[in-house]
Amino acid sequence: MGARSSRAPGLSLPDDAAADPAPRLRIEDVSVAFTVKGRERTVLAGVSAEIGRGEIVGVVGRSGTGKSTLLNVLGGVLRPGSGRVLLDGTPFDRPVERVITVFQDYGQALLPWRTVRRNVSLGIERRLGRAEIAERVSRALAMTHLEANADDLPWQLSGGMQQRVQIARALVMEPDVLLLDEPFGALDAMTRATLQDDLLKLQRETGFTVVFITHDVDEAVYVADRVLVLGGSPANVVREVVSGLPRERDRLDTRESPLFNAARRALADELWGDRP
Ligand SMILES: Nc1ncnc2c1ncn2[C@@H]1O[C@H](COP(=O)(O)OP(=O)(O)OP(=O)(O)O)[C@@H](O)[C@H]1O
Repeated sequence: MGARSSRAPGLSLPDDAAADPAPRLRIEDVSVAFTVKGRERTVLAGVSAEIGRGEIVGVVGRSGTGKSTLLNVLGGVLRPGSGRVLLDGTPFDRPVERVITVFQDYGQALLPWRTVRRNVSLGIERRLGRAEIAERVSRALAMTHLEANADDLPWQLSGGMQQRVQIARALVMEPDVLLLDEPFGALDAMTRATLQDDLLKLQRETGFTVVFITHDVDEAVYVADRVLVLGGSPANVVREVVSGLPRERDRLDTRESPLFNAARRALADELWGDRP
């Protein structure tokens, strides 16, 4: 990949990520070009990366670099012009149940005429029996603290709760990989902080692999084990930063940690260092 890597000295990935070295997702030499008004523009050129089982990987980069494009390739909704993506060694180029994407526009993604419970059950209604649907929905609602709102309609909920419904809707599929495109970008700071901690807790409980896009460097370092920086035009992974923070993180202590600050600084330098 040719990316520079930053890792705090003497530290390694968390135990659970280090225990199984086989990558869950492998991105191999992925290139994507779009043609607009007859002109072709290459957005991603030869992107390669590996994402381990249970790893939480953040993706940052300036606006328009190609972060969502990369996530769409990972989600199987966009076929790359060349290269491929593999899940546990098997290439895929269409959406698969084990890899679920949560988008930022939660308000529009939820069906306004369906209750929270019936929004959450949407993805499994046609393929599972009643008892299993009910069980999985209850579990997903419990994990996202939405039990009390199961019979509400989406518009009766706050933005943070609506985003939790979206996450519950993904959890009900019991995915191996969760892809999140700026999941908390539109939320206020406190709700955002709560959902970041919820996501970390959910990952510990379920063990799924997470890839998320964010514009917020602090969020990238706080939530991720490793952050990939997309840069250049066409874009590639220009740097990866491993914070070395323990997986169980306390919000206040983490913010004062030298590991947090070193990783944050490395990302800020990469993103804005050459700006006048
Ligand atoms: N379907 C498409 N057709 C044509 N061009 C596209 C398409 N999707 C994305 N692009 C272009 O590809 C480039 C990368 O877009 P992308 O949305 O992946 O960037 P991003 O890094 O996610 O941006 P942002 O941070 O602003 O959300 C942009 O120039 C965008 O206009």
